Amino acid sequence: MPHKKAIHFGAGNIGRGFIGPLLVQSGYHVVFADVDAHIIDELNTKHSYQVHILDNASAAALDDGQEKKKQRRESVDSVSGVLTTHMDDVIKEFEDPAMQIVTTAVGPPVLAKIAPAIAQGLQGRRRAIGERGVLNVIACENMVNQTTLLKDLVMQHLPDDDRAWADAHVGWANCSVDRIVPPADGLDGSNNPLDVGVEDFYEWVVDERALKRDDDVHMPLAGMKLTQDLEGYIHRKLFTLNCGHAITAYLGYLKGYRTVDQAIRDPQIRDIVKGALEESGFALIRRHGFDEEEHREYIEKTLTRFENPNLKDDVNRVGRQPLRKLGREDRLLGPVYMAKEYQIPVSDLLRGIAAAFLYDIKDDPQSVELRQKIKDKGITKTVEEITGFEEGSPEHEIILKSYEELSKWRQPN
Ligand SMILES: NC(=O)c1ccc[n+]([C@@H]2O[C@H](COP(=O)([O-])OP(=O)(O)OC[C@H]3O[C@@H](n4cnc5c(N)ncnc54)[C@H](O)[C@@H]3O)[C@@H](O)[C@H]2O)c1
Ligand SMILES: O=P(O)(O)OC[C@@H](O)[C@@H](O)[C@H](O)[C@H](O)CO
Repeated sequence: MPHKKAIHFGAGNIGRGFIGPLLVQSGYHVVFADVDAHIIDELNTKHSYQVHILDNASAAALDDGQEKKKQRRESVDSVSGVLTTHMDDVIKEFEDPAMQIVTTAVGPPVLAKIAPAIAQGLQGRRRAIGERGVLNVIACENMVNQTTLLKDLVMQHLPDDDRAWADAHVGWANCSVDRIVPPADGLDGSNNPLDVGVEDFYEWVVDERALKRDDDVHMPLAGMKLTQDLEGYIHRKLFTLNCGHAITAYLGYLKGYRTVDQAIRDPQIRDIVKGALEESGFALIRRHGFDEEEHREYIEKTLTRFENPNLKDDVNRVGRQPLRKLGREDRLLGPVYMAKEYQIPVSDLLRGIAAAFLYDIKDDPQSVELRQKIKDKGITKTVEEITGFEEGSPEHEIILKSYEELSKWRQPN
């Protein structure tokens, strides 16, 4: 077993399909921490799984009826698991001097739930190894400053002296994390429930200034890029990939498409998504000084990634938790507010936002809450409350008008 260890909270799609493999490639033994007893059992029995790289097949190849599946596989060995409900096991991992990195991919709302476990782990580590070594925490969730949020949540569970110790010995680095990893479902030739299917593309960019270093800690890890200017990377990814993804999912849902690739091939949907990404692009270029041609290519590449038919990415995975996605700093309203600073028109982004208000999925609690709010308060007040755009403002008017128009797209269930 490698002498270096990492603990990753969340043995789900991005954990097993992206962060775990990069840590293993960098020479770490990865301990996955999760609430799912089945996955933890499998990890402790098999200690190995495969990542299936589901290459993109071009639209032209599909039209020609050519072979669309082109898969490559990578083995991920040296993995094990602990249940987050078994705190003694979690603490023991933190006490190990070989433990150097803590990563998460549990979903933003779950950070508050794992914070007490990380706090207890840090206390155990302080008792066990004192001033020796450093630990770096990198939360890999789709949001701005996710690790800062996790740090604040963890610190709330620590007394002053442990906080001071954590400030000295723990690095808390925000990051941007990008790889489309849908739930694995019917992967060719796989009989291991740990196997996962991913796109070939990935990007993991970490705030270099926040990392703690010593002689044993070597950064960047394999596949990781370090930057002194993280905000630009986070905004570019969240306001392009995730923005376009969410709009494709909400419009796709309205037209009755099951997957993202089906939805983005619909010319009406593609026009709105492309328009929205151009609008957010103008704002990003103004804010971060990106090169116009490079950003145009980034948008094109993003749309090509959505077209990957081998991922079979369900619109309801991508649309999940619409209230989170309608957060003021998140992928839909974030670019609108940024564009507003530079008087950039945003009618397609606002259409995408209108579609989010029509998303109606019974087993998504945030969708149910949103629809209930609309029922109780009416769409006018709900849009005002969630978006911050007052009734009568141009943004509010476009959202309401689009809401009416797009409601006609809705397919009967
Ligand atoms: N899948 C992607 O394409 C992708 C890409 C980039 C970033 N992300 C981000 O990664 C995060 C995870 O997404 P995902 O798609 O891997 O989700 P997922 O549902 O596949 O994985 C989440 C994992 O967290 C576990 N979990 C839930 N509650 C827990 C708890 N209290 N303690 C420990 N584990 C717990 C779940 O059992 C599950 O295994 C999200 O923030 C998402 O935005 C996802
Ligand atoms: O994970 P969410 O719910 O924030 O967003 C859904 C998808 O857009 C997201 O998971 C992407 O697949 C991912 O961000 C690609 O890097």
